Amino acid sequence: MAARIIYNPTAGNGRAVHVLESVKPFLEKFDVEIVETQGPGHATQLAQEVADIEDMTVVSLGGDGTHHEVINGLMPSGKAIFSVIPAGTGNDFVRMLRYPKALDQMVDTALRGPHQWFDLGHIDGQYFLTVAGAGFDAEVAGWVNQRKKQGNGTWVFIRGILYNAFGYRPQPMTVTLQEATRSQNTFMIAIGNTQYYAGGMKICPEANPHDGEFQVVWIEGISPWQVFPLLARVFRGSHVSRKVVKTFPAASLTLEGPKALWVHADGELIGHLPVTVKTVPKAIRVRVGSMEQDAP
Ligand SMILES: Nc1ncnc2c1ncn2[C@@H]1O[C@H](COP(=O)(O)OP(=O)(O)OP(=O)(O)O)[C@@H](O)[C@H]1O
Repeated sequence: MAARIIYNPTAGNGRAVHVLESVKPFLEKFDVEIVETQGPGHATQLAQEVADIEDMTVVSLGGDGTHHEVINGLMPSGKAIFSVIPAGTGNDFVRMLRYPKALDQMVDTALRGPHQWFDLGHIDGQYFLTVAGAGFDAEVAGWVNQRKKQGNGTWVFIRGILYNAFGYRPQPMTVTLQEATRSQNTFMIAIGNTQYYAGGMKICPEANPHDGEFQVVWIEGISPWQVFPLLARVFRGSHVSRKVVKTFPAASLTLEGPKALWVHADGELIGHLPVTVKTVPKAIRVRVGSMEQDAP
């Protein structure tokens, strides 16, 4: 069994460098090649090079942006098994994998844990692992990604939210689902293959990457003062019980709105509206900590 670790030294504002040093002693017993990304997009190319090798494990050592690039190198026909060593800012995909906390066991799981088929999303020619969407959260993603990230986890995203909440104006958006069309003034819309984004926000609490569907969470136009109480609920996933929040399952949908609005996927800005988003059921094999189907 062989593995390629695709390592983004800039992930987590440079934290990945320390993560790599910490895991190196545990890698010695494996047949592992470590390759370093040279810039944005390079992880896709490095993944493509080994995508067709049966039973090759391709480990993304970085954050969700690096994972996004790696899976886009493995898809659509890659045979390799995907896994991650989290070293980013948000690290939201790994929350779905039930990895052990101890570093040695985590590395072991990433390299030879059981594997399970995961659905992916497909949007505008790209695949995504976690959540895609448009509106306020895409604005925040752009703000966060443009600045040098300071600190890890949720805090940097909270700063982005605080900074953008008062300037952002809700926008008209239209969703088409199985030929039914609905429009409303929209704060944001999140299309979840998995539950979490922005460093632990449970935006799509019913999303399950094994059920062939997204959970769509559509938040109507709200005032800046309504943003913060709603945000407090997103950490627990209880925002979905509020009247301003609609949720529904969808395997495919089209999202339209002002063409200037950004769309994000896995927290990376990928283009503008309109977009068609589709699930790709059982698209990729991923190493997991255990074979349970439920989210942690
Ligand atoms: N060698 C490199 N130099 C500069 N940027 C790079 C390099 N390799 C990859 N990148 C870019 O780094 C960006 C950030 O990586 P990543 O998203 O993995 O980390 P993060 O933003 O800290 O974590 P998260 O997405 O979990 O919040 C990606 O958009 C990727 O294109």
